[in-house]
Amino acid sequence: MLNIVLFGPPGAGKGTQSQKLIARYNLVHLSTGDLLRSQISQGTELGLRAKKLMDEGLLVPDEVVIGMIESQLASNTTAAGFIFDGFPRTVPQARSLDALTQRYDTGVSCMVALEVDEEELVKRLLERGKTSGRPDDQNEEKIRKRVTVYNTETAQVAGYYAEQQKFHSLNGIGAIEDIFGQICQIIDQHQPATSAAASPAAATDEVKA
Ligand SMILES: Nc1ncnc2c1ncn2[C@@H]1O[C@H](COP(=O)(O)OP(=O)(O)O)[C@@H](O)[C@H]1O
Ligand SMILES: [Mg+2]
Repeated sequence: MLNIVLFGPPGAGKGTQSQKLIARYNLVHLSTGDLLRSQISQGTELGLRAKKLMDEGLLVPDEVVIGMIESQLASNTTAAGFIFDGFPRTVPQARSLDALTQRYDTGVSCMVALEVDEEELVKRLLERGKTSGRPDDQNEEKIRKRVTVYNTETAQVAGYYAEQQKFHSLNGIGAIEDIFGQICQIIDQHQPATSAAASPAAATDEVKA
């Protein structure tokens, strides 16, 4: 299995790259932000609690997002692997993700972090806010608050994966296709030989060879 953690501040391009990666590697995309927004639109109790925090640019409690990931993993047991987007955001979440993925497989394959400076993030998110309908994208102050929360609470998750030699970072400013190519190069170094057939491109290469 290929379990990829896609990391980076809000607006770094995680969602954009995830869409391309799920097609290339046949993975299931698990975005805790999307899962929470779906709870909000369904008007569940969890959604109501989460909305208050998300609107303020704050993190939702660890046990809530860990529980959502746990149930998603349990309901996708035949998947070739997962892209975790927006999760883990704290070290306790990272520890839980190890434990959860190890139930099914060998754990997290690697983390890829997209680096983008704050001014570019603000610019992108204000632009996304024009069409996303996301309340947390609507004003600059909230956006900067989320970047600060990322820098203070989330950035240390990178250290957790660096200790395990699973951390990679790249410049998230540039053409979407170029960034995608660089992410694929990193993933291919971590891809177990036995699951290479899960990738359509790799399968084609094998046939040619
Ligand atoms: N490489 C890029 N260059 C310019 N804009 C980008 C790039 N990648 C993503 N974007 C845009 O930036 C915004 C945030 O991207 P998104 O994928 O939603 O980020 P995240 O999921 O990390 O918050 C979107 O409006 C997206 O279209
Ligand atoms: Mg996103």
